Amino acid sequence: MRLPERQLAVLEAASATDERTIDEIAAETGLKPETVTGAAFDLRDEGLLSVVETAAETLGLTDEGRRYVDDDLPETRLYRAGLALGADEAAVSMGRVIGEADLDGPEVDIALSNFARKGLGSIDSGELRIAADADPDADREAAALAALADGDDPAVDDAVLDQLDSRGLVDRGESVTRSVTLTDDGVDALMTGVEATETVSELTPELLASGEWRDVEFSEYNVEADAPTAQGGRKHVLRRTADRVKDVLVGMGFQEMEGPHADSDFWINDCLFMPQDHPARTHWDRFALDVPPMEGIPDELMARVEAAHRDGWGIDGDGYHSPWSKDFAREVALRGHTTSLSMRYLSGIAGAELEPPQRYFSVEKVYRNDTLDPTHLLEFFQIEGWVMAEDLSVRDLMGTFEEFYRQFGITDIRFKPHYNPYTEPSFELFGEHPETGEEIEIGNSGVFREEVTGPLGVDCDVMAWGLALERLAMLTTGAEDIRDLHGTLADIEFLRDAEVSY
Ligand SMILES: N[C@@H](Cc1ccccc1)C(=O)O
Repeated sequence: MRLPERQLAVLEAASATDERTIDEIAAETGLKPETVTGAAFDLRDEGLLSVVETAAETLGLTDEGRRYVDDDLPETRLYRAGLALGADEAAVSMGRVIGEADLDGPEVDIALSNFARKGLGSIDSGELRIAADADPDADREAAALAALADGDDPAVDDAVLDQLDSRGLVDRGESVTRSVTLTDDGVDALMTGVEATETVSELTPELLASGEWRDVEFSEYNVEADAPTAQGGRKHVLRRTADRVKDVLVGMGFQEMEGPHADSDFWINDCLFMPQDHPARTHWDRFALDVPPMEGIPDELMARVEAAHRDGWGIDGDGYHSPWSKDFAREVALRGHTTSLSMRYLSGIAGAELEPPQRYFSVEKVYRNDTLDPTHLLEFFQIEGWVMAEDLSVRDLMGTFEEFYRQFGITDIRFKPHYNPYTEPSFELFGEHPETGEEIEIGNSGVFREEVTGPLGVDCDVMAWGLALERLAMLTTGAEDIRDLHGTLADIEFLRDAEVSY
């Protein structure tokens, strides 16, 4: 009988009487465990070996769990700090105990909830007392963590392990151990003598060039063999969603716009008929930059925009009759929306084609002084776009969005009438979150007013929008918190596995 070299090595290392694990055979033969597994399965298929698999639970510490082995659990630190400040005698203010325990950020909440759960003491009206009979040295969670850190069996019941698991301090997994024994046929084969054939596992340029590939024996692929998971680098899910959005819009006939992140108020707001005393233009909402004013805004355009603000546009127009200054228009800030790019392109200064029909888009970052929460970040990506054509209607706007979102599997978007100083009519867009069922706002849109298009020199209709890329990604990935998508809270497993709809 002839067998490939590695199969022969495994066969010779196996025993008819004792079960040998893959790792033992790997150590004996000097082959990699995954190679041994592959060979063992091949030998099993040939009836020469039998393979038994036993599954076992594995338990390891997470980074956080390991930290608490070195530094004590946060609740224990809270307890010890309380003790040091005499909270076993009289209540001590929480602020002092937390300071003494040197807890900060999320550790404070972790300490408080577990302190109460474990009966280490009580908290009342901002004051902490520790329980006379509490003994953190007998803490079973801490003991289990320490045992795991030493590679020992934690020897605790499931309830404690469940608790550690729900606190994210241990990782539970499953491992499969495979052991092999020789079958009678395997023993017979060895007794009769097995010859090794040389097999080739990889087709090389040399084999091809020399023609040797015709004569060699190739080893077979074994897709069942266990192998370590290889985690390659990959593009971030948000970047991949942005790329997908660009593909979709290019497919719909749009061209891409580009322009400065730090721009003058003129392009960010004045062109959009946003009065200079609008609340969104105060320092509360805007990230102003301490840099020289922007040069190069065409004088005539500046004059037309100022006229629209002061007196309105067209025969029936009326302006704001509120203060307007060129100096403010030239001030530079981080753009709060990419509609600044639409203004630059529609004005002609960016060199865009302006003979209708035209379609332009960008997928770029914007900056807002918002409060961080599950649906808001201080910087996020906007999917900006506009279509210039004669006689556009609301149906065109809605149809464009339906078509766009359909490419992402979203077929139930909803529209709500809205107000923007620069569009009339205006619509907000909503989509339903796949996990929570909540309606979340995904965009804002409308048809630019004459006060916007007139001064820019555009005399046909322009419909436009700003959609939130992160919100789209929340709908397609099911992420419930925008901060789960990127930043420190984003889960590495999620980032490895999240798929972008195509
Ligand atoms: N600039 C708007 C989006 C928008 C763009 C163009 C027209 C209408 C709305 C926003 O940031 O919310």
